[in-house]
Amino acid sequence: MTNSAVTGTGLRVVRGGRDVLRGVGFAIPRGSVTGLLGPSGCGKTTLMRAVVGVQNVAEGTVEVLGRPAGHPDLRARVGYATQNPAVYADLTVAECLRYFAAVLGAPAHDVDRVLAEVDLADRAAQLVGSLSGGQRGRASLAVALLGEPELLVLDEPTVGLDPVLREDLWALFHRLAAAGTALVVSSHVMDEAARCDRLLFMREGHVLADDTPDGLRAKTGEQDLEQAFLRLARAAA
Ligand SMILES: Nc1ncnc2c1ncn2[C@@H]1O[C@H](COP(=O)(O)OP(=O)(O)OP(=O)(O)O)[C@@H](O)[C@H]1O
Repeated sequence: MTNSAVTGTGLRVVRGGRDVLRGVGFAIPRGSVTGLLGPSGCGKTTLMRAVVGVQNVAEGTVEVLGRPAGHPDLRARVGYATQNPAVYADLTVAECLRYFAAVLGAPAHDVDRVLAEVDLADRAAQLVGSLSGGQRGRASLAVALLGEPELLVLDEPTVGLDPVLREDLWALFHRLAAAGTALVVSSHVMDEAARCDRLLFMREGHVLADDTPDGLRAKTGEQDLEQAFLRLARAAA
């Protein structure tokens, strides 16, 4: 079995008549947290959509857990939390999670586990519509964790969270990775880069680098990963 949960090859995506992914190649290993970093609009969400199989692709391939992205066998094996929380405002948090657990074929007791993991156990009986933005984001993350998927694709999961919660979520991501899960986590905040095991640096539809934080420091001679990104971006310009 290959160590890559995801392999993208020559991936080109056109949106709104423009090339937004320009023939990118990348790998997302199992058992680690891969950070997808780059400025707003560089194509992070589009790449994630291609990985979960909801994006029309003009050229190239994406293989996920040994199947083409979007294959029906992958439905319960891949968790995806979109940037906009995908939860029902008129259900309570617990009702919403029980609904998605049933859809995914996850055991009902999984609801308590994921609520504890995102620190929302005390909100189980509250209507989703009355949660704060950050709490709603965590409820959406809890949905993605149901059924213990082998691959987790998380689009900006820490946006709007206070430092304590951000710390807790990164600890959760690393616990899941240690148990073998492949995680890909997008952010446009460079200070999250150092928390990742691997980094995919993106800019204008290209992958500038696919390496470990230390590998990128060595390659660029910059200790600070934001500076490393800027150096790579300038070299590519
Ligand atoms: N539905 C769409 N129709 C046309 N163009 C789109 C659509 N969605 C995104 N785009 C364009 O595709 C490009 C990549 O967008 P994408 O959402 O992948 O970027 P991103 O890196 O995730 O940005 P952000 O960090 O702001 O979320 C952008 O130029 C965007 O304007």
